[in-house]
Amino acid sequence: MDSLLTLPAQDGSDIRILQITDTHLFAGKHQSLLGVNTWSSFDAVLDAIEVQQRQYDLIIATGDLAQDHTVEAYQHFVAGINRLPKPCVWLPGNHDFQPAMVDTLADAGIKSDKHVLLGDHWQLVLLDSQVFGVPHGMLSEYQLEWLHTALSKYPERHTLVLLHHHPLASGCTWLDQHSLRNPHQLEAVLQHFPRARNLVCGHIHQELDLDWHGRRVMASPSTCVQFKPHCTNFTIDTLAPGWRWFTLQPDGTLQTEVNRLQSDMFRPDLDSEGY
Ligand SMILES: Nc1ncnc2c1ncn2[C@@H]1O[C@@H]2COP(=O)(O)O[C@H]2[C@H]1O
Ligand SMILES: [Fe+2]
Repeated sequence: MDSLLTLPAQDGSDIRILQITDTHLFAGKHQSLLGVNTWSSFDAVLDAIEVQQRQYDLIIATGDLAQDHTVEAYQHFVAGINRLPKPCVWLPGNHDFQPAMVDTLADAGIKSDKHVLLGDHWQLVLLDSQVFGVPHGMLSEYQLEWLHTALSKYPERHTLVLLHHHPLASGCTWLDQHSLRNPHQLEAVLQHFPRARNLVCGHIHQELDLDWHGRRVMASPSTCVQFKPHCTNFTIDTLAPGWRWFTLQPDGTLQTEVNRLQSDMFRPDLDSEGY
């Protein structure tokens, strides 16, 4: 947890990051979540990213990488992500099984660092908000103290704080019961660090970009099934699988863009009532 990864800016001084989230892979490549084959949709997302030929420095994987707790599912994640030529860092989501996740990813050379210095001006901190066995999130005292310690070391750096669970209401009532339960404690740490202005989540399988106490919270589409914004009850969306790009500039400016597959070949089963 203390290890610190340092990456130079590859192309001038901007840092470019690719976010992949909520792949929900299974041991079997034929298996589906809500009617979407999650291995195939992940594979198609990777194909589309390769076609884009964009320059970037780092991949962030923001949890729910596996749906079924198996080593094989994490091996599929590794095989996919290793198609891309850049380092990847990750954090766990509510569905992940860390005993299988940690070793499988580390054995394949995927970095477990949770504090990343990017060029001369930026840093990432990756938090573990998982409460094993339940869908909602919580940051433990240990996580909160670690965050404070990490930010105290480099308070002058512009910072992306990454966690799986959304710390504010998303607008989907059914998903908001599964949000981060102690956002006030996260806010209490961040208020000491004015350059920790940007938070990035997964979990809600939809694009979101909102102000939270003067900070920016962004969430991103899953590489498999999408949830429809602003719904009271569980509702699947027909939008295609997606991913997100970030460009971080030396003065703290952040630019971001969500991309999705152009094809509609991953249509979910709209009659599903949950999982
Ligand atoms: N019908 C449902 N009602 C409420 N929560 C659900 C339903 N179906 C699934 N969920 C949970 O909501 C979570 C949202 O995203 P996750 O992929 O983390 O996992 C999901 C499930 O744990
Ligand atoms: Fe989740």
